[in-house]
Amino acid sequence: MILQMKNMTKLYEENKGVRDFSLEVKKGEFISLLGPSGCGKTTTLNLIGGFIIPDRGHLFINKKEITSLPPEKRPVSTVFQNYALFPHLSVLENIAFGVRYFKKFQKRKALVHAKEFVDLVGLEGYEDVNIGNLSGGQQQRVALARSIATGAEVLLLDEPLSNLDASLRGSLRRELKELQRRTRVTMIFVTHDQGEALSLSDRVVVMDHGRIAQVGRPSEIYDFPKSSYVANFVGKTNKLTDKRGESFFIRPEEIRLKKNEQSPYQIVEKMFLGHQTELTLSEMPGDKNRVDVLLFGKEGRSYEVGDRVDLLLNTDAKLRVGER
Ligand SMILES: Nc1ncnc2c1ncn2[C@@H]1O[C@H](COP(=O)(O)OP(=O)(O)OP(=O)(O)O)[C@@H](O)[C@H]1O
Repeated sequence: MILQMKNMTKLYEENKGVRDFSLEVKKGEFISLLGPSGCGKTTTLNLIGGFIIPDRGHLFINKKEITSLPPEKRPVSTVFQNYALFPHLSVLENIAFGVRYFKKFQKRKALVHAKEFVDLVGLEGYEDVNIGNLSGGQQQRVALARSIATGAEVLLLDEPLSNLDASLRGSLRRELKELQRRTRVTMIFVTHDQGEALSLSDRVVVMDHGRIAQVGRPSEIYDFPKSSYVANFVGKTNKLTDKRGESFFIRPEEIRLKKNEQSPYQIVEKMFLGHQTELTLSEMPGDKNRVDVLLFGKEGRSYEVGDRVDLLLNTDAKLRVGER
């Protein structure tokens, strides 16, 4: 275990902040902190980075207590959303700066060391280019290289992909995962994007109003959410009622449809996305309770807004909320 947080608490006015955050992280793990705006993700990251000192609680890295150590004395490095690079320095100089600062290397040694990390993030040939002349994705790679080159044992990433457009986000997500696999650096990644959290993480920490709502492997969180909050935040969930009047949750992809003009359910929205089609159903005209259905491939093409449909539910596809 590399990182241990025990009941870490930092409260602002109106009891906002983070409360009793306890988590143990193994060396080389990729952990995502996931939750809506204001749930306490950045505060948690800042507690680990040392930018905030907790009201109470303890933080250990490699069994050594570092709760009150300043950021520069911690074996931790942060990759900020805005990258925080020096615009007037080159790629190599930016990376070498971190190395000199944290490893106390002489300039020449730092530049040689930095070169390895330019290569690691695939920026060979860009060593002398000024940061201002790089694309957002390339700047992100420099910021990652700079953090990894410091030799930090834990990397903190605060929504590092959020300033990039959708297609670049996808490719950098894959690169980040690959980089983590190669370097085995422990990463704590803040995001409000569930796709990002599920696809990248060894474990996901879902947060709600400053508290941990659930910690688990991505598939555990998705298939066995501890609460309706988690079920709704991670993936879409429908709440339906069975013949006995008992309500249950079901994921949109677990519902199939069959056309039936007598059915009370009507398709009110259709979103064709090529490989999949998202349909929204309403039970009665004007009903606010909507049912989301996700159909794959050609299946979605045969339905149009206005069609009346029966829902075909597989009973064992009901989501088991709070059963583990
Ligand atoms: N310096 C501060 N002073 C007062 N309140 C703060 C401060 N920093 C954070 N908070 C409050 O603490 C709560 C948690 O904030 P935090 O920034 O950690 O959330 P977050 O999950 O990272 O949100 P976002 O995704 O919007 O960045 C919020 O209600 C926020 O308003």
